[in-house]
Amino acid sequence: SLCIQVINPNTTQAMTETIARAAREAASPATEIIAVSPTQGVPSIEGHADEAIAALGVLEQVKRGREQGVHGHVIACFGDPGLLAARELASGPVIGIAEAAMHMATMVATRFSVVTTLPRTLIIARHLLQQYGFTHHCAALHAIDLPVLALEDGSGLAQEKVRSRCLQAQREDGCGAIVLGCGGMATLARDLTRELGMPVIDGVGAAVKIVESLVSLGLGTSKYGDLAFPCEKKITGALQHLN
Ligand SMILES: O=C(O)C[C@H]1NC(=O)NC1=O
Repeated sequence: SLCIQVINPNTTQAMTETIARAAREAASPATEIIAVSPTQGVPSIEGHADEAIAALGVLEQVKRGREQGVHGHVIACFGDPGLLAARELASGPVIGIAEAAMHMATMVATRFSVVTTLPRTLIIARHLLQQYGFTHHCAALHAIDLPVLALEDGSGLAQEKVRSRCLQAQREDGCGAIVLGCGGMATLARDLTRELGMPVIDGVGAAVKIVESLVSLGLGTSKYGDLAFPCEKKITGALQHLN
């Protein structure tokens, strides 16, 4: 049976558990989900510097997962931090939740909107739209203007803000689908899809299904060309665990 490593790139255990729930709900019965987060790093990822730090944790976990023999990896942060670097280290597929959700949104709607957390991270989503070729599929990008960890404070305020932002996007954007722009929003997708009567897509579940599909088709990360394993060299100092 399949084993998929789902990496929460931030170090907040409660969010790792939220992400794990969404991953296990989407996974097929025969698929084992191993949910992990970096041993060191940032408690939430809310900008470019946080992403740079988190990327090193992603590499550490992808290396560990490969050594444990997992069949594929999910990067469960909406910035897809370290995605191509992780693909160089990996044998199996490595799928980011932003690319997974965006790809699926383009298959069920002509245009989609994104709802994420802090306004300052919207540029990261814009960069991903450009990188993946989806700029013209995205009707609008929204932020609930709350920090990522508000999703784990138990008040329900962030969840209510996500819901009202999705309703506003549905009314105003001319979009046919909505992409949830944070790993911590993953468990909200099913209820919002039902309430709005339109696809509200969680990238964690989307990425798990894409990894399952790729592996079942015998497809792993291409090791031919620029995603081949990194050139041999000695990594020194505090990062030597990455050797
Ligand atoms: O950029 C964001 O708002 C979401 C992103 N940050 C994080 O710690 N996990 C995430 O999915």
